[in-house]
Amino acid sequence: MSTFTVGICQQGVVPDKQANINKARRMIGEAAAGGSRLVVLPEMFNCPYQSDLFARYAECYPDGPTITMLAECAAEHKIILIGGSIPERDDDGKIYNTCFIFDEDGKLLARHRKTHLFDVNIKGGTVFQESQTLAAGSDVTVVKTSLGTIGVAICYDVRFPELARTMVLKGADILVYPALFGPVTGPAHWELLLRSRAVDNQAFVIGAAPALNAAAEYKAYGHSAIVDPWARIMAMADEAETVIFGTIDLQIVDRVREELPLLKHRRPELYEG
Ligand SMILES: NC(=O)CCC(=O)C(=O)O
Repeated sequence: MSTFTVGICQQGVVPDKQANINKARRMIGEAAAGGSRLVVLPEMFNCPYQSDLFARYAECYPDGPTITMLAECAAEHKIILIGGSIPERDDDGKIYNTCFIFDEDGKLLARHRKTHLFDVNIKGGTVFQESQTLAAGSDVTVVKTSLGTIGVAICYDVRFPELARTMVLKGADILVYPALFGPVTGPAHWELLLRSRAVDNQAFVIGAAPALNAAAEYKAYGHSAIVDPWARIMAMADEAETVIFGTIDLQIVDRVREELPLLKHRRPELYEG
């Protein structure tokens, strides 16, 4: 299908895990009721973004109330569901920041484990060390769906143009980033990064963020957005809880790539190393 509606659930996240799951279920329903065939949740939508909490909120596929809810919602609403991210515990005990992706029958299509961990110390601003408690994934995630080919990466992954380009060279026409920028880098870089990945790759870019919870230790910037392959912002939230919608028309990808064929003009022999 080349034209369809996407819905982003900009959900507020609270310390009560079950309340987060219930909220996600309601907002997915709202997105589906608004006509969305593709629905996207934010990064860490079942857990406050705090290193000391990830282990406590983690689930091990296929068990766990969050993963079960995602599969049920995808099947109930007949949608492709990009399930934001949650802390995922692997059999070896490592915890990943993982996005589970379900098809319209509630079958797992793929999972993306965040590949670049957010370890930063911005003076007077944001300090975070994901690697204290999380392990990094090592796969590029590109998934063929009934709606088109979608590349999925998580938040800080958006800062790596190489990853986006790799997803596009593997066939992605839509890049989806569940994310959680904060009040320092959000205003400075969030929109710029989403639009940059769109113009670099002539792809739709979807950034799904949580709503601001003023009581949270790490405060979300919000501003979920849908950007088209010409880097135009089609929809953008503010910081409040909401569902935003946009139309994805994959013919725009084809048209922009034909008119301005930069992917064909690449000189990879110059870029190695
Ligand atoms: N959760 C994250 O990866 C945060 C990334 C971020 O805020 C950034 O500026 O990059």
